[in-house]
Amino acid sequence: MTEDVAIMIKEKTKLSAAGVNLWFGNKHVLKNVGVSFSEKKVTALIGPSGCGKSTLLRCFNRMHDLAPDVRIEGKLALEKQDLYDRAISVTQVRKRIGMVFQKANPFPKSIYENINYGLKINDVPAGERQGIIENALKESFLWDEVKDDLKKPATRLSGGQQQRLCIARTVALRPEVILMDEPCSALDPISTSKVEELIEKLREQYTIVIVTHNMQQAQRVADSTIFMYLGEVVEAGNTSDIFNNPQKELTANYVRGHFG
Ligand SMILES: Nc1ncnc2c1ncn2[C@@H]1O[C@H](COP(=O)(O)OP(=O)(O)OP(=O)(O)O)[C@@H](O)[C@H]1O
Repeated sequence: MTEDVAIMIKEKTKLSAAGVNLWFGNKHVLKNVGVSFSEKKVTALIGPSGCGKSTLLRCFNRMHDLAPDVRIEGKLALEKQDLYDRAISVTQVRKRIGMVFQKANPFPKSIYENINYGLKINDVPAGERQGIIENALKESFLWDEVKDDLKKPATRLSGGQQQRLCIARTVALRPEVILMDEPCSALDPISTSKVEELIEKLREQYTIVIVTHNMQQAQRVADSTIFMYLGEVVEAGNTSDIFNNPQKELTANYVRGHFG
């Protein structure tokens, strides 16, 4: 593709936050956060521990709804859909916006049931489930390792396989967005590279937001990067600019490892 054509194709915003403030009790954790995530791109959220990355990520699939002491202001949207509109249920939000956590959290059930469960509660007809489960395992690069053993308890898989199963469970529901909260932090380097390879493949179909402390990982997997500090967005841009040519001194100090 020539450069001119590339410039003409404008990226579409899939997910966004505007003027978002969040308090846990009196503690002001997100401060006027405005971010947007482009469709079918990978965006990394980086910043020192406690700056609010996970809190922001969790806002997008309504993970704070049941917490007693949380107040959220501002707008979070999936395209034009306000994610906090009364007309949309948490289940509907989570079907469209899936989430993968730091520690793989398979249900204490078989590999098959781990994926089947989400399909059941989302009313996917029984006759379609087997094919969807097989596809999800293939899409998550796990099929070859588990195809003869689908009845095995998921908890007997290795940590890396469990994480890929959790990704399979998420993609089985065909979400539009996948949120990943430090998905590799508990994994060894080989499992990490498998998950990164998988992200590389998933980006063709999904909008992905990944929280990571691993600066090399952000540079390997993310098209764009957002740097947060003390609950605020300091700088957002394409990943190579954030790492090689940051506009703010704070960003430069963080990506060069001077703090964090
Ligand atoms: N449920 C909660 N109740 C009270 N405070 C909370 C709660 N969850 C998070 N916090 C606080 O909110 C701030 C942001 O936390 P958050 O987990 O979002 O940061 P983070 O950038 O993801 O950190 P890390 O990289 O260490 O995971 C922290 O000060 C944390 O202590």
